[in-house]
Amino acid sequence: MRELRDKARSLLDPVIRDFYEGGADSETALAENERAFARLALLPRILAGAGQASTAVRLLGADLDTPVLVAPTAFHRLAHPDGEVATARAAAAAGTVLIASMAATTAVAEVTAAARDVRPDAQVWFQLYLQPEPEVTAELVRRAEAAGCTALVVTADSPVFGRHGRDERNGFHDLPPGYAAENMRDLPGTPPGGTRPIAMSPALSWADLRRLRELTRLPVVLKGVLHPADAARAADEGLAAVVVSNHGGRQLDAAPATVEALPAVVAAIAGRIPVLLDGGVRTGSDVVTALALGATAVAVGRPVLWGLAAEGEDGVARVLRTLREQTAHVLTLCGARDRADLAPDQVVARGIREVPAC
Ligand SMILES: Cc1cc2nc3c(=O)[nH]c(=O)nc-3n(C[C@H](O)[C@H](O)[C@H](O)COP(=O)(O)O)c2cc1C
Ligand SMILES: CC(C)CC(=O)C(=O)O
Repeated sequence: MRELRDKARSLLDPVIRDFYEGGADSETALAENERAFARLALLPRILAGAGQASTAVRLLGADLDTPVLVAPTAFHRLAHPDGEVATARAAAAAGTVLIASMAATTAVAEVTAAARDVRPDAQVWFQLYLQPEPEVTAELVRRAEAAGCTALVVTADSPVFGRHGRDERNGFHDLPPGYAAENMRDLPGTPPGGTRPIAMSPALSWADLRRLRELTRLPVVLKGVLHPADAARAADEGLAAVVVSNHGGRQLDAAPATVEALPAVVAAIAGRIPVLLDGGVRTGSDVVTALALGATAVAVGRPVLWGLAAEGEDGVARVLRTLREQTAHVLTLCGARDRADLAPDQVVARGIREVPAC
């Protein structure tokens, strides 16, 4: 992973590299996502007789080969000319879900076609920001459905754009000439062939989410959940899953590390719907830590961009393969056959522990 990251860093235009790597404000949340995993250790169970580990997971009715999904990230063609098509092919081959970003540089129909070309049952979910104009959101949903996406992922942690100091310093505010957010083309209100900018709105509420659900039969996943009360509400409202996420540290810089927010969300959901997590997942140990704390699966953002920038489709495939292999290895070392054999008491803070009463 480090090798791919370093290769990506050396190949990418520094302005694009900063866009991918950067976080909001002081980049505290960005750094804490990784640091929080580093502060945790796994207590293995021994002599468990668990046998060969399995990374397979069933999620929203689909069987996946790995619990590591591809988080939605914008503008893949800035990383590699094959862009989202390469990512989609690699995710499908890895037997995982690609959450395709609304801010993709490839239209969602082309992304799903690329995934299905590799694997007819490939799972592509469509991430969207609810747009202030209902007819724009409705058209995006219609396109995602027509493209064969199997879930919608609403990102709810962005009532406004995050403040990204690196982009401000670099003057990176728009896509370079020759690139466009293709899902935003020919929407209501755009001139023929034109695109419209993605809007963020602080006026959005649970009522808007309910209206979205009336538009579609697709399961709706809520991304950007950190407060347990919001997690409980998501389950009450009938959402299909939540993603514990602070947007990779790109929105609220004072947000907690996601792995630290996870246990309270898991408790609030109480097994009603799957809980996913993204932010700072870099190794199989991170994956197993999140699973032990109650996540059904995790997603990775920047690692996929590193793989894509370094080696295109092969690089993304390598990132996903490495994480799956490491996850299986760590499960085995923890005495677990799969996620169901893990328990939260196997995750401990580093440092000397009090002697527990046995
Ligand atoms: C360059 C970049 C672009 C992103 N674009 C989106 C996006 O379009 N939609 C979205 O919901 N999240 C977006 N995210 C957030 C990711 O989905 C995810 O929450 C985050 O990257 C996870 O953290 P990680 O990068 O540490 O794995 C983006 C993140 C990055 C780094
Ligand atoms: C185009 C942006 C809205 C994509 C995004 O969510 C991000 O860069 O974090």
